[in-house]
Amino acid sequence: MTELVSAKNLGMTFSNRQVLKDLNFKIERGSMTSLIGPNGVGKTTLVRILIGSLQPTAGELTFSPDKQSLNIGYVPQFRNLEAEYPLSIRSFVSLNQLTKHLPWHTKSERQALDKILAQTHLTALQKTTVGNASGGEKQKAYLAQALISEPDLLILDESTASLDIETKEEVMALVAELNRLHGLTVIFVTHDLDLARKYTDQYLFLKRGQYEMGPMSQLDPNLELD
Ligand SMILES: Nc1ncnc2c1ncn2[C@@H]1O[C@H](COP(=O)(O)OP(=O)(O)OP(=O)(O)O)[C@@H](O)[C@H]1O
Repeated sequence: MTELVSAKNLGMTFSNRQVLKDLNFKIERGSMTSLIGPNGVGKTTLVRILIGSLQPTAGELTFSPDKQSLNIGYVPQFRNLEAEYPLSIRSFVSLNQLTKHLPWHTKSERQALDKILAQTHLTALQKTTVGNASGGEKQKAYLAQALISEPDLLILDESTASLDIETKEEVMALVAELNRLHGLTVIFVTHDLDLARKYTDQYLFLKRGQYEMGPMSQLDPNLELD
């Protein structure tokens, strides 16, 4: 496997509070990594550094082949859109498509949209308004919206947290399928160790001032996070 992201001595200090210290890790292309750790340890801070919305105060992140050509998709925490939200699932997913200067979609964009809707099992639901979709369908729509720009790396930030267990499993099974079929690289930020164990192959465990990374099989079976 080739390396996609590499952190060298990465650190983040806010005012005088050090949140991340001397992080060194590599994310390989095609891997599925759970980012775990107790509340307030710095998981979201690390995600913000990864997606480029925050500059680290120490060390560096390197991206392969380079930061400009690496496309990162981000699925935020589940947000329950209002029932009145007017867009259909199809239109909602296409909001992230590239050619924003045209008021209509090109043929290739329509084809890409059809493909993502099929991959996320939303084809039959594409005319449903997002506001009327179930929690799991909404979350799949967010996932499809992140996938439409063909990311090299997909970050799921507690994306399943407020869903019921069956829906969580459905979303994660879908992500795992995309990983298996298309080599999608995934970072799953979660407090749910059962899901992490079941669907991802390695973990990055942030502890206060320290961290641990390894294959999922080596994660302490008795670990409790909060
Ligand atoms: N912009 C900021 N300025 C100052 N402190 C910040 C800022 N962003 C985050 N912090 C602090 O950094 C620490 C880590 O926060 P972060 O949100 O990264 O933790 P987390 O592991 O994602 O927590 P949770 O699991 O509760 O979401 C917290 O103490 C938080 O208050």
